Amino acid sequence: MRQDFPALISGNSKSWREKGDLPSIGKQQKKEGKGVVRETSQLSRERSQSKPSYRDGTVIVGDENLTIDRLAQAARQKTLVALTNTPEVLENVKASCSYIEDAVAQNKAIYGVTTGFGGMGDVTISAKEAAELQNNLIWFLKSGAGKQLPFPDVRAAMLLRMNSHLKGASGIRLKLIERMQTFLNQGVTPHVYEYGSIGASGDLVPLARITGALIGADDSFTVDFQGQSMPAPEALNKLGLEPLTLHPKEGLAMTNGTSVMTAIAALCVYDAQQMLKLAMGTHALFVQGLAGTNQSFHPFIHNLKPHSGQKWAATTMIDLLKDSVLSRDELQERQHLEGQHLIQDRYSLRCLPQYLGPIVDGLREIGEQIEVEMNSVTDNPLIDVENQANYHGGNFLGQYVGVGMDRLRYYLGLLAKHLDTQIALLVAPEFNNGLPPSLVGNTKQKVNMGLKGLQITGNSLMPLLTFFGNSIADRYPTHAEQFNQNINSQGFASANLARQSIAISHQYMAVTLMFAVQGVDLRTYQIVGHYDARQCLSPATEKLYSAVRAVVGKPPSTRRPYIWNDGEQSLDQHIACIAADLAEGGLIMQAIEEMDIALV
Ligand SMILES: N[C@@H](Cc1cccc(F)c1)C(=O)O
Repeated sequence: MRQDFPALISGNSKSWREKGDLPSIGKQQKKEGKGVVRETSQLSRERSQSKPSYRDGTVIVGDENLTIDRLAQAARQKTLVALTNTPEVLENVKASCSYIEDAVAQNKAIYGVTTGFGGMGDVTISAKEAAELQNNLIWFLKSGAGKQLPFPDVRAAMLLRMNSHLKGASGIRLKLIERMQTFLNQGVTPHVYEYGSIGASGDLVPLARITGALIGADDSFTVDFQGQSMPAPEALNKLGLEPLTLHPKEGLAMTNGTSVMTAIAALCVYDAQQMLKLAMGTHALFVQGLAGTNQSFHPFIHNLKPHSGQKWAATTMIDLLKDSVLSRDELQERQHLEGQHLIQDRYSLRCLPQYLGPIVDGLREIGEQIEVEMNSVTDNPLIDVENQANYHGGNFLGQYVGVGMDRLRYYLGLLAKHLDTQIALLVAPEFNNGLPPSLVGNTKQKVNMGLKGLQITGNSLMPLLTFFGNSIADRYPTHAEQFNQNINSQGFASANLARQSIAISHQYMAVTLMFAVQGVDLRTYQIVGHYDARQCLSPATEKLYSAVRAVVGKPPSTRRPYIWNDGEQSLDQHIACIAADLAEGGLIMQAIEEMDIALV
């Protein structure tokens, strides 16, 4: 996989995803809420004098809370990353290292610094052995399995590890934190296995892989260097960096944490939020394809059951359907009963806000929890520099990630189940308010079967998504390393499953969008006598419709719907094009952004 990286300190962080549209400070404020609003006042003045500016899109680590959006930018779009230069932050990091140095010199008992690890925490380690203990850690944890994690996940993990260490409670040198920054900015990504973490003592095994690469422990630690695989020591040499040996506590500080699972989870939350918006846009196309009503989304109804997700879904649908010629505008109470359809729609349309509400609220809650995890210190023991103390605990247990990703996958399954019901209505003349069976385009040709195969493909994907909704955080307690880790979160596995679920969802959404586009074309013909749905769709959904048409390379036409005869296109190729566009945030996701569907 070849990835292009900006030259170091070039200030040019544009990428294929940003398309030159870096967030202005105004946009940043809107997205990141209260914490960043401070930017406008005194803080921004200070920053413009002494700190790298947000204006060039650089992600500054160590000052404010990192958001999921910013993490996704840095991980996927290779936005430059800079360390804060706030003196107190940097001094705390140094002070935590001094604390460890003094403790080792005084033979003070601190877990994992002057003792063995985990279940061997009763073994005393002398000052002379303290550094060896850390470097050895990287070796006994070098035990992952399977394929490699995607590079954006590893990049996000390094950024989160930096963020955790900059809280100054870990006893790790700035030099190592800066090395992660260099790796990120230079497009050097350690190879990390997809299996090997139980999410208990954090992601020990995956983080050991990152650590070994950062210090150039050995040629068996490998990296991707801007698209080229090579041993880590060779990469360091190319960067003009020396191999390092770890100081006391540093191996533990690097490996004992939730950063990898949280990174994967954060990117999944980002994608799931996008998926939710896309599902809303697709449902709005379905309502129009089925000639549904907007009356069921009336605020009167939802104010009487005012769950925030439900209310949001209802008002969003009203906005998305505004000025459509295809759906029935019945907000003013009147009903258009022309003997063609039921007086009220079937549940998948009528109860849409009630069904989606818990998913909307649930995804929001997961996002909030993942952002807390992203901005936490997740190693052990933790150093309280101010009071010159250290505490033994377990912030590395990734239960919020494990449970959160279980829920996220469950919600993706629920989203798919709902979309599938709309497809089922659309293809059946008994339920589709007058459209041809299986949405056949050219009905004059008898040997023309329409979207049957496409529906079967959709039906093969949807159950997978609901299956992926099964939980893993509740499986098998594990008894790792002499029962020290006798409870675990499975957060890493849960996040990895969520990533797979997102990938299947992209395929499934591709199928769904193809149905939606064909449905509105055929409805347009039924209402106005031609097939160019752009003239009849609500302005909001016209954007989504046109983007799909552009991605499959079939511009709208008055003469023919999207699919006319069976043999004129390869549906598998259309699925692949749309799914790829969704995965890389291409035209369709840009259309969704333009539709301005703001999540609650
Ligand atoms: N640090 C973990 C346990 C641990 C860390 C690093 C390696 C290892 F085998 C075990 C704890 O606090 O109990």
